[in-house]
Amino acid sequence: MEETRRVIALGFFDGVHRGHGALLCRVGEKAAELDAVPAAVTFDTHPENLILRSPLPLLSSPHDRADLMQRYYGIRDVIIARFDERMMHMPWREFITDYLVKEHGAIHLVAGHDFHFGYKGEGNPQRLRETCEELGIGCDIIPKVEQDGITISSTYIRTLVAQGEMERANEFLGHPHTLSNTVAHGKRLGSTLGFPTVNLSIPKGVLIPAHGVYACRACFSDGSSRLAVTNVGTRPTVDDGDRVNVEGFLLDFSGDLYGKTIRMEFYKRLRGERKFPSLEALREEVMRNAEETRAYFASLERGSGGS
Ligand SMILES: Cc1cc2nc3c(=O)[nH]c(=O)nc-3n(C[C@H](O)[C@H](O)[C@H](O)COP(=O)(O)O)c2cc1C
Ligand SMILES: Nc1ncnc2c1ncn2[C@@H]1O[C@H](COP(=O)(O)OP(=O)(O)OP(=O)(O)O)[C@@H](O)[C@H]1O
Repeated sequence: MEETRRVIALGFFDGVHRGHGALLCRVGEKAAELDAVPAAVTFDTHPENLILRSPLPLLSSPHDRADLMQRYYGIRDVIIARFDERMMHMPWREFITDYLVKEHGAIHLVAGHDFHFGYKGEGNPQRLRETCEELGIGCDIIPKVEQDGITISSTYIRTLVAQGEMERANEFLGHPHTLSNTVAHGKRLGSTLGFPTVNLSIPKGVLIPAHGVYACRACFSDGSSRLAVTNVGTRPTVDDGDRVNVEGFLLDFSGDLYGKTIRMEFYKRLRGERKFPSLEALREEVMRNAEETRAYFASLERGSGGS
């Protein structure tokens, strides 16, 4: 029997959008009230990936999902369950009684209006509520959160990110779309061209945003950050094959970041990726994009009263 008492949100939470946020805020309130640990259970593999056997590119890696839940909603324990054969075949009732209550010390559960769980998804909000009552633990079912008449969902936000509609995606997410990874070595051409870049590969299984150039913020693990202008794509000008890179030119920064972890926050797509007639033409365009990035963030600051 687990000793730690937890209030647990249930779901997959890809992208940690504002609908998920409604659940996670409730977890925070209840945990404070009950003096318990605010927690969430998510899975290492999207259930559809095992059931349909077709890979579904996700907004966030498991690491980014956990990080978003912690930073924006104060979730202390993000339990990343293995979605394996055992989990897939677990009857819905056992998921509550054995997995959540016995193994993870659940004293209160929070789920969304359409949450299905357990073998064949036979568990639903009503069954969850009734079982919690029987077990004497608390339960909240959160009604759906909408924006512009659209139910906020990871599926919808994935289509926005895939089309490069980053500002709209961020409105639905409630925070900037995020990719983080370790900085890898590039061809080292950037430094000679006058725009040194950090190269991040996209974690396996994570959705590639529409190819093109984005106004971004690059965040370091010590909490500091720099504006960045970032290309997502295959770099046709330098003929790099099919491999997709995420490559950011950090503004007002010098220093070595190889091997460090960076969180790239995407704000706005500035243009598509192009094949330039020369490296000089590419350099001039990148410099223009850097200025557009500064102007974009300056306008955001003015919009928020300069804070
Ligand atoms: C802001 C930005 C925009 C870029 N736009 C393009 C582009 O439109 N087409 C392209 O072929 N490469 C583009 N690149 C990639 C450059 O070709 C690449 O950064 C350069 O060759 C240096 O590569 P390295 O980091 O491997 O040294 C862009 C890079 C940055 C940082
Ligand atoms: N817009 C929303 N309003 C309220 N609750 C939500 C909303 N979207 C998801 N939830 C709840 O959050 C939890 C996690 O949901 P899930 O990870 O399936 O997200 P989703 O955005 O609905 O994903 P998908 O687009 O794949 O259906 C579930 O309990 C779900 O019911």
